[in-house]
Amino acid sequence: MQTAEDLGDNHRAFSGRDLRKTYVTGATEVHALRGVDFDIRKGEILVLLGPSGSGKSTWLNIVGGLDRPTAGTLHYADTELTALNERELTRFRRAQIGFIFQFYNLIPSLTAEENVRLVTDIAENPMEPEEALARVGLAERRHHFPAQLSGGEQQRVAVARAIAKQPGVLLCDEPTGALDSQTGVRVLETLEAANRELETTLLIITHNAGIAAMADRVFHFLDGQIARIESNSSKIKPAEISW
Ligand SMILES: Nc1ncnc2c1ncn2[C@@H]1O[C@H](COP(=O)(O)OP(=O)(O)OP(=O)(O)O)[C@@H](O)[C@H]1O
Repeated sequence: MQTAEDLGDNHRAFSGRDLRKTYVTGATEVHALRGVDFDIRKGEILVLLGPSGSGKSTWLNIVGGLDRPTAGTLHYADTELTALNERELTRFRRAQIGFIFQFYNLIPSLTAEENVRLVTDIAENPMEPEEALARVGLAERRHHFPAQLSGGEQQRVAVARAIAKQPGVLLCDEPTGALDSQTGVRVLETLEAANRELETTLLIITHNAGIAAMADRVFHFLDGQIARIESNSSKIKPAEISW
């Protein structure tokens, strides 16, 4: 495998070495990550596949600075995330990471634009909420409340909210898990556009193996390890995914 040194900080998004996570609940220990090594390039599209409980969400939460590993080192570019204190880690997360979850997490009493503005008001280098909503094809619906939007449209607002602060990385945990194929494709198109136009690194957890074909590489998780890394010689467009 290519090492972080080979990649160089200019091209490196993340590199992890021997990352481990053990959850202790009473007398029970769960080894969610058992020594994981990886390098991720800036601007890469990565899909994470693996059975339930194999450690994908644990890994994503650590990479996104929401959680810390029990052992091992993690870098983002030339910053060692595992050496940061809480405040520094929060600052990294706010500046660099956009999150998209299965269930949109929009605030029901705020319009689409207000939901996006919540993030842009505290970001360092945001785009206008209107531009973010235009990028996901929802400029005309910006004054609508979540309840007035379909599931796919709500997820596109969530994508707009995540890209509006212009993060280096988008972390997506089952972004199409609640959507039908047509709406799911539309959401994936907005993610792919962010990757292409804004050079955002995309990390996508999914149970839909068809989505792997739009990735540069696929990490296959098994029992708390990355059992296999697959490289795609060519990527397909979201519209070509067989669902
Ligand atoms: N907060 C926690 N406390 C204790 N155990 C946990 C905690 N979070 C996750 N686990 C355990 O760690 C292991 C890995 O869980 P994780 O959620 O990372 O898997 P996953 O691959 O994302 O699964 P899924 O596809 O079902 O979301 C599982 O055995 C899970 O039960």
